[in-house]
Amino acid sequence: MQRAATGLATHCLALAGRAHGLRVTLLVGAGDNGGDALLAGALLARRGARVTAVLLAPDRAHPGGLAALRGAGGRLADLADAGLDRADLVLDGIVGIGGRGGLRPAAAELARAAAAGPGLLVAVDLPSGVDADTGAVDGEAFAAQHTVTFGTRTPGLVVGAGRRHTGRLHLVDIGLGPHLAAAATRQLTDADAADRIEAPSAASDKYTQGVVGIVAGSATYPGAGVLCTGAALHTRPGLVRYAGTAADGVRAAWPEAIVTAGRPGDAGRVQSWVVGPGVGTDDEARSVLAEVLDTDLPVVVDADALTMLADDPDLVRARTAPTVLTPHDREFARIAGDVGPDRLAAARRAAADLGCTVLLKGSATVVADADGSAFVNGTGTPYLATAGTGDVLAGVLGALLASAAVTGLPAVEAAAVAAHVHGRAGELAAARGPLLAGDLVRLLPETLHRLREAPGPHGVPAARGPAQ
Ligand SMILES: NC(=O)C1=CN([C@@H]2O[C@H](COP(=O)(O)OP(=O)(O)OC[C@H]3O[C@@H](n4cnc5c(N)ncnc54)[C@H](O)[C@@H]3O)[C@@H](O)[C@H]2O)[C@@H](O)CC1
Ligand SMILES: [K+]
Repeated sequence: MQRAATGLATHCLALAGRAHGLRVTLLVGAGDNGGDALLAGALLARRGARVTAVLLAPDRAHPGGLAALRGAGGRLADLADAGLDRADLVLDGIVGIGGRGGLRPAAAELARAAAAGPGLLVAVDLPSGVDADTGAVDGEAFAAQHTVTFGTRTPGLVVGAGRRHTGRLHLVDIGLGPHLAAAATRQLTDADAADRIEAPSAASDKYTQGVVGIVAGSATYPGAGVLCTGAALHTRPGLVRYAGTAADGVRAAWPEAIVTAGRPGDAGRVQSWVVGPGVGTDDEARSVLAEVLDTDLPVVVDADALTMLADDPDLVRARTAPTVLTPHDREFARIAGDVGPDRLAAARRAAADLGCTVLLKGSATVVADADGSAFVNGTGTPYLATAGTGDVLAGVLGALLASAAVTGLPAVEAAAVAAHVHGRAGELAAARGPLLAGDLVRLLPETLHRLREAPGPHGVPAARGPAQ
């Protein structure tokens, strides 16, 4: 706890720029979250800050934290006298990962009063009122500008409504170590992603890296076919096949691809399929979707294919090979009902019901498998909300699934890696301003290179680290 409080106080000093004369108000609940706020407040008081604490439950406030604050010259006050109308900094220690349900009335009143004042709003570990596991907010929550969290990025900080209440996230290492790996919901690091993308070796040929087949775009709208095929080529350039009515456009854009204007069955041997972006929903498209889902190969079902699937979800339930659905919220609703506030639970529910992997797109994409294992994506930028970026994600994922057929990587991990890579490519493209989907395609090789150079758990680039 002392380590958490020291890290918290250090971040507060950095954010405020000074301690001397700083007016700090602590909002203190009855648990250890309040204890962290009190201990950090004591450290700030020792550096010359004027610290006032409001206790939600005076008899149950953390005794050690209380003694430390008193010893450092901090004072206690009730809400009316807490100085929220002139505080420079407010620390939200109302409730952390031990919170259950929406904020109780007295706690909600504190959060509201803090938001109405001028102070910088800093949440301790987790904005109070946000569900740590799901990011759901039932009623009110502390609207943090910064959150200083301990040990691990709790899913609630990066997904759903929780993401909007978290502000800028700062991580304090408190030496939890394996805690993260053991969590049911994981978030990949760059090194984790790089570990799961096998680079070609001297023994590789164009077939052994995984061959992906793309069914995307149409004669009138070839763009989706061009983007999806380009993304697959730039992720795993071993061999990419294309089958569909955008054949001319795809051939012109990517002479490296093997292209047929025929049906998937005419494309030649592949190890995974991507079906859906820009294919439309007419009878021909429906029959192509049925043909692809009838294979015993991994399939990414995206965009128009999701709309068609909503009419006959049994097409996926009947499959034994991995299937990954990549809906945004409206596509998800057509297949599995409203997403609702708990995005992870929604993705898990749909995955279990359909016996597949669900990659639910959003500002924080979540990926869930039928067995309940799940990932929250930690990369990306709002600039990714633009036409064609979904086609790129589908192409990256198809390519990774094809290589997974060779490496044995589970589909749920391939999907999590694809989301991570896609987000990093978006960040790279957006570094120079608004991005186009085609920028992502061009930047994929540089993105993959940077992931391989990222420090792994042993401090060396992941690609050169010891085998996991
Ligand atoms: N678990 C760990 O490894 C560590 C925990 N630490 C801190 O400990 C916190 C967790 O502490 P606790 O387990 O004591 O739990 P919390 O302090 O998060 O919450 C429990 C208290 O909040 C009240 N409460 C619960 N739901 C509420 C609601 N909806 N509205 C208002 N009040 C509510 C409960 O009555 C209880 O008194 C973490 O968030 C973090 O700040 C850190 O000190 C570092 C290490
Ligand atoms: K909190």
